Amino acid sequence: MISVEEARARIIGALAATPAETVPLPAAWGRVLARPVLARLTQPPADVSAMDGYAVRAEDAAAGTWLAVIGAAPAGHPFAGQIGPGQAVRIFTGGVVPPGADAILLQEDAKAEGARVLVQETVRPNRWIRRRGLDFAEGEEVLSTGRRLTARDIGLAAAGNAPWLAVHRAPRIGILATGDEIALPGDPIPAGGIVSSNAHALAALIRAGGGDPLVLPIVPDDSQAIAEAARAARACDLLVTTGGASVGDHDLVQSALGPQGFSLDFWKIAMRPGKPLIWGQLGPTPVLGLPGNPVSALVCSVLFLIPALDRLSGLPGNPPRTIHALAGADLPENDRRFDHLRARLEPGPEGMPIAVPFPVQDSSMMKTLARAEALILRAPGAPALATGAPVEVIPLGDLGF
Ligand SMILES: Nc1nc2c(c(=O)[nH]1)N[C@H]1C(S)=C(S)[C@@H](COP(=O)(O)OP(=O)(O)OC[C@H]3O[C@@H](n4cnc5c(N)ncnc54)[C@H](O)[C@@H]3O)O[C@H]1N2
Ligand code: MOO
Repeated sequence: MISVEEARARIIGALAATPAETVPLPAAWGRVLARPVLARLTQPPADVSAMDGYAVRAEDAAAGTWLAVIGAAPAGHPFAGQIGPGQAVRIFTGGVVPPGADAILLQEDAKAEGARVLVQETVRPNRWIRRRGLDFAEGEEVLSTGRRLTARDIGLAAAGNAPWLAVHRAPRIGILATGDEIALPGDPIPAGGIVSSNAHALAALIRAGGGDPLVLPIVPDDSQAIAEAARAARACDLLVTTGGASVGDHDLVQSALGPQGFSLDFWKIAMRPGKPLIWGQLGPTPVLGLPGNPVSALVCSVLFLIPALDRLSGLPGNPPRTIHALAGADLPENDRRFDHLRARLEPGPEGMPIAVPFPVQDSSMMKTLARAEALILRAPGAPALATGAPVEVIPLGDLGF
């Protein structure tokens, strides 16, 4: 058995980012930039007003002074002339400040009368002017390679006049659920069987992680069938299997893929749940063999599949974020497997959450997994802890699935 850290390092080390493709802005959300975005213009393109009012010379605009209004400068329609002593130009938010003006008199601080305006509040120089290039300058790198694009980033790229972006292709992840006993939701269920929850949970998780899931038909515990299905998944960037990873007579993933050229990197991690995880390569396609127990499959996905997806998407593939919490129950000494206890989070003292583990941690229990808000981390050999002791937890809420 290898450690969780080593397993993750070996998985991440074997993966590379997908190639770049060029997509229109709306399609770029959530994708990782493959090339930097350089602003194609300066923003704002000129000194502009931040308010509706009058462009003035501050030295003329003391309270009680009348100024002559010689024109208007709405946004998109710059005033053609120049402001001289005692003059003002009507201006609106986003309008270009005419040459000669060095401040904006707020509309609320002025009284208009025909072609004149009375200054009612003394104006300070530079007030309410957004200088040219305040936001960014032409040629400036506004977004860097390796960034997962947010809605705000898309807005910034658009403001920089970039209609398309070069992003890494969404990783295509094949999902292959194996087992004689499993059926798709809604299909007839064999005697003693179970509905395949794994494939759908994994597809949702992959979607949330920026991947493109391809759910393959369920295959029975039959070497031939597993091998054929896996061959069909060779166009994927990663093939994820569930079930058949353990030591039973019907756990056939490794033996079925062997004749297809599967080379095993490692099998079995010192962790709970999820010990019998398989990692290897089927020709050009990396294969992550998740255990069949639904909780094991999902916990292994948090620890290994999400970082793998990140790596394929063009990110470093970091481990999941952890936060500090207080144990909400006494925890026994741990054995040599890194334990991940499903827990609820409750508000605790000074903003520190309390992580309350569910009393039963069986790896078949979907309901407690769905209700869990965190995984309490218990390192190999961790000593017993009393209620209230500090613990590290992985918050599940921010993983988006
Ligand atoms: N003698 C041993 N037995 C087991 C060991 C062991 O070390 N020695 N490991 C146990 C652990 S830990 C796990 S985890 C499981 C993993 O087993 P497999 O990956 O071989 O999974 P299966 O045996 O095919 O199935 C296990 C369990 O999960 C259900 N299952 C399978 N696929 C799905 C699916 N798509 N959706 C929902 N549920 C699924 C399946 O019906 C079984 O109940 O092995 C232990 N055994
Ligand atoms: O590790 Mo298995 O994943 O305990 O159920």
